[in-house]
Amino acid sequence: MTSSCDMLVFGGTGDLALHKLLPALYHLHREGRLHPRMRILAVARNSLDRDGYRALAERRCRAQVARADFTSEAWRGFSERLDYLAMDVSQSADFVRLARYLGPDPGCGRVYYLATAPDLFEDIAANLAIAQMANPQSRIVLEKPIGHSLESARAINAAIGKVFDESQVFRIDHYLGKETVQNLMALRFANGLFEPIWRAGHIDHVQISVCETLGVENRGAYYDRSGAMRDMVQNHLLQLLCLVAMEAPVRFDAEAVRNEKVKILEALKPISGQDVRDKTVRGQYSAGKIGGQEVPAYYFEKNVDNDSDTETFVAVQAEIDNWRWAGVPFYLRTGKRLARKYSEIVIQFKPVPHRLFADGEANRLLIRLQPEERISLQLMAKTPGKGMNLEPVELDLNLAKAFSQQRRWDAYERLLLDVIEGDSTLFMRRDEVEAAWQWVDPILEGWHQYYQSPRPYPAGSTGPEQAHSLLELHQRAWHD
Ligand SMILES: NC(=O)C1=CN([C@@H]2O[C@H](COP(=O)(O)OP(=O)(O)OC[C@H]3O[C@@H](n4cnc5c(N)ncnc54)[C@H](OP(=O)(O)O)[C@@H]3O)[C@@H](O)[C@H]2O)C=CC1
Ligand SMILES: O=C1O[C@H](COP(=O)(O)O)[C@@H](O)[C@H](O)[C@H]1O
Repeated sequence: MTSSCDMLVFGGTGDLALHKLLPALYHLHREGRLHPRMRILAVARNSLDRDGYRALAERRCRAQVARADFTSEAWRGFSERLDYLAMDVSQSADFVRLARYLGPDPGCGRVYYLATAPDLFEDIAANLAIAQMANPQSRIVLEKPIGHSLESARAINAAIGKVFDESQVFRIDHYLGKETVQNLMALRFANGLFEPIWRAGHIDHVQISVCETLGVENRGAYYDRSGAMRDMVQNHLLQLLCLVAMEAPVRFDAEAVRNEKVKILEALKPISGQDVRDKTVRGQYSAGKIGGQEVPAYYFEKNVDNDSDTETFVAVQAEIDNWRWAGVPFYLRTGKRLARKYSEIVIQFKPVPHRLFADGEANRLLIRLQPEERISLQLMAKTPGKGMNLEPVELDLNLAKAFSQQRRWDAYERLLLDVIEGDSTLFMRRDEVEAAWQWVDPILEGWHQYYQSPRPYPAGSTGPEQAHSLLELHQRAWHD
């Protein structure tokens, strides 16, 4: 069980809070992992009262949690922890009212979870300071994206840094809470097998794909200002790249792990000017079919400009300028309204140096993050019978089956528990976030400079043609 601390969720009526945070906290409560005295106070402008909020939270959690895991008894206990206060976080007077409502800090520290748009982060931090609600025991959780650009990320980090020490700041990237993502570290650093060949010389290229079938749902207003580069590449995809590429940390602790990730982000070769045209592809979905259902074009989605040129798809050829990875392309790809939902990392090894057999494919390691949690190594094997005919076969590790007795945790469960316990290993440090923006900004500028409007791709496809050409140019292909 965790130590006692209260949690304030700013933006408590939003999609993130109701869809992800409360269901995760409910699971932790049900499994007895929350301290009995822990209270959860949700905050937003909507004029709900406590019972109204509890009813809203129940409706949303019921829809989110598996039926077998949702019991009236567990919900009753959990909902007693829930409270709600209507306030405007941009108003300092409202924080004075909040402080009065909460009473004196019991001394065990509060967790401030900022589940609002990032343009409110600076106000919230400043207002917490004005109301004397920040002390050395407090923790503050910031949702991605931190800012809109390097400049705005620096401003947010500086404003947060005025009130909280870096050790109190938890910048969340929920991909780091996914079991298979952590398994990537186990695969690399708890097995000696791969280390000698995990480098240029043995690896031809790496692919990182995060494909979604969902569109922008009810988040059009946010997404249209953000786009796939800021929403996914700047954070989730670059974090995955770091875990594939980083050196072994000297210890499995927050500073050592994050030091290694920063080195990779700083070694990313800048993509600017003409390279933006040659090494990046942006796309936007047009009308199409997903699972047999007609879906509209992006620019017809709710709260999206009907002449929007926001990208819903990005493919990038990244390179890491260091000894281990010189000359190895890392192809990153993400998009909404694609044919299938899956996230995976493909490590494509080089072919054997001298070919003995007529057939033969180079080895490939596939790390499937979702929907299945699977690691599989493709090897060549002889088919039974006469002759020496070869076929690829998979050496398959299905992680869900290997640990079938245990319920698979949602990423937010793990990360919320880490925040409560004060462990920031799986959170992004300030310099990491800024280094990621440093690489992303020139690409965004390049798109703007050359007015590279997004290439249309039909919903339900594998993305724009140009994303395929990016690899075909070098006799490679996406693993689809
Ligand atoms: N939704 C998701 O799955 C994910 C979201 N995120 C990030 O989390 C953040 C929140 O996203 P999401 O929940 O989707 O956004 P929503 O728009 O659904 O929620 C925003 C929340 O902030 C509240 N809010 C807005 N302005 C104020 C204000 N001035 N004072 C008090 N409360 C305010 C809103 O309530 P009200 O209007 O009533 O005040 C609402 O509760 C964003 O930065 C997003 O990028 C990150 C990963 C996943
Ligand atoms: O952060 C975000 O992630 C989701 C995808 O997360 P997943 O866990 O379902 O893979 C994405 O849909 C959303 O746009 C983005 O903000």
